[in-house]
Amino acid sequence: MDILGLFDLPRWAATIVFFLLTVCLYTWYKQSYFKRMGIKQRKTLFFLGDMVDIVKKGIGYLDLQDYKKYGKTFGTYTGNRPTLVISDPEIIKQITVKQFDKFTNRSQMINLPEFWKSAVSLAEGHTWRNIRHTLSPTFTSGKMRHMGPYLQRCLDVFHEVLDKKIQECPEGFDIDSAVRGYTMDVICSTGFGTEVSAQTDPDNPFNKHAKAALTFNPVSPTFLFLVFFPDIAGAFPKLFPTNFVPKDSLDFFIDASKSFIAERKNSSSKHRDLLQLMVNAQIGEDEKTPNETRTQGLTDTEIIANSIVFMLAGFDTTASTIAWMLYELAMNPDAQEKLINSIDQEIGESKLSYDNVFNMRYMDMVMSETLRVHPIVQRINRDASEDIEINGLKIKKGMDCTYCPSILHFAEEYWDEPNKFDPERFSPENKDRINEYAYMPFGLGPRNCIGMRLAQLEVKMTIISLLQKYRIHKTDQLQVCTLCIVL
Ligand code: HEM
Repeated sequence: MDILGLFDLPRWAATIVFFLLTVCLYTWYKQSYFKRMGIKQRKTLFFLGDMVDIVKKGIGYLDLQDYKKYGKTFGTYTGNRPTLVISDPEIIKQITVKQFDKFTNRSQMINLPEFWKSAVSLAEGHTWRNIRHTLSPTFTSGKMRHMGPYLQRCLDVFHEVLDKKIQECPEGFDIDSAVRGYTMDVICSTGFGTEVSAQTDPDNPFNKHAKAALTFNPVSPTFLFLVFFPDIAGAFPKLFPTNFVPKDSLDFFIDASKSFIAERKNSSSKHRDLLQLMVNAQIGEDEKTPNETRTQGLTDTEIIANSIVFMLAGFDTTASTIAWMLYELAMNPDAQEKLINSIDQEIGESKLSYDNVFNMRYMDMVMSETLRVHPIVQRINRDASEDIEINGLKIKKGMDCTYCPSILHFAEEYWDEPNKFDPERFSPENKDRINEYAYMPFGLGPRNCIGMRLAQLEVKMTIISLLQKYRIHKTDQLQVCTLCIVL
């Protein structure tokens, strides 16, 4: 092929050159989006965006560094997909609370298969409102009061598991895997009234499949296509569906949920858990009216999708929080001693209950500070449903608006000595000084964490019960690894 009379290229080579030029132009155009909007943007690798830096440095570290460099608002790209990172509490308040009707949905980087759109964490618009409205009563303080005995049963087994480990390895052991088995038992027991023995069986399929489901593969071809060519993938969602849970793990959880539901329908005992609430709200798939008018009721698919989401969301988050709190108590013996003293004074040998656990002020301070320095979810996002301007910031329809606990929990503007673990920040005298839109371990506004109360009860009850019997020490083999959760 003759190119402008300058040189001759074989047709196949010309096609490749043309394709590469088009990809470069497309990338250049996509990755200059924020520049065109007059917003500072992170320096990223051409085509790859910030993907390499995220893998190398960790998303939390990267976001905090760029906040220091670029200020409260900057843009970044995952591949060619833009994300607007917002760290101004006033704008975050508008997005999460005041103008929530324009930011109801989470922005999805992947093309969700239909099944997942029935899960509360991933559902959109009216479907989300209906599901959230139906499920919320599970987590009222009244319902939580009934969870104590279920939790206590799991805790008794947890103590047995720990006693055995202490006997086998008196010089120290990795507590992380024991905690994960324990939190899986807790969510299956409190949510579904089912004992799955995840703590006592090291090869338990619930743990194995939950781990597989939560391990995201960033180099899967469909995901890469989605981030590099978001416009093409977005225009043909059925051609590029992303199953973020491997098929065998998804099948396992679908079968487990179906058997929980069938068992419950045949049971004559009275239950007040999440599963019962969903079963009571069940409607037939054919009764599913258009989303706009439905305000109650869950179809079979919705019950199954939500059962799976609760198992996954309720297990890793609480396990990580317990593990981080044990770490901080080992690293801060004064805080551990103070917590032990307040447990002795306020609870002593009494049975643990929702009321005595939630009334423990110092426990609450330690948990709040642990989640400040170790926010489990590092990025939280909302999708703009229309063009909008907030405090001078122009946001385009469809923009992924992200706010980051990993930035705001460490910003010197809002916290003195942010790297120091100091539960006193959350004391009744100091608490009023905290900017409520600069602290968000459970997210903010109507779409915050639905399981927050259960998580608080579980984590506090576990730590109190452990400190009633054990002391936590750091060993020479201590290994700390961080995980990254983005919602
Ligand atoms: C310490 C433990 C936990 C932490 C730190 C945590 C954190 C979060 C965060 C940051 C969000 C996003 C909120 C937002 O977008 O504003 C979230 C959402 C959610 N969490 Fe949790 N979570 C925890 C435990 C749990 C538990 C135990 C459950 C279930 C029993 C749960 C179920 C959910 C669900 C279903 C959503 C999505 C809510 C919606 O979209 O309406 N979480 N969580």
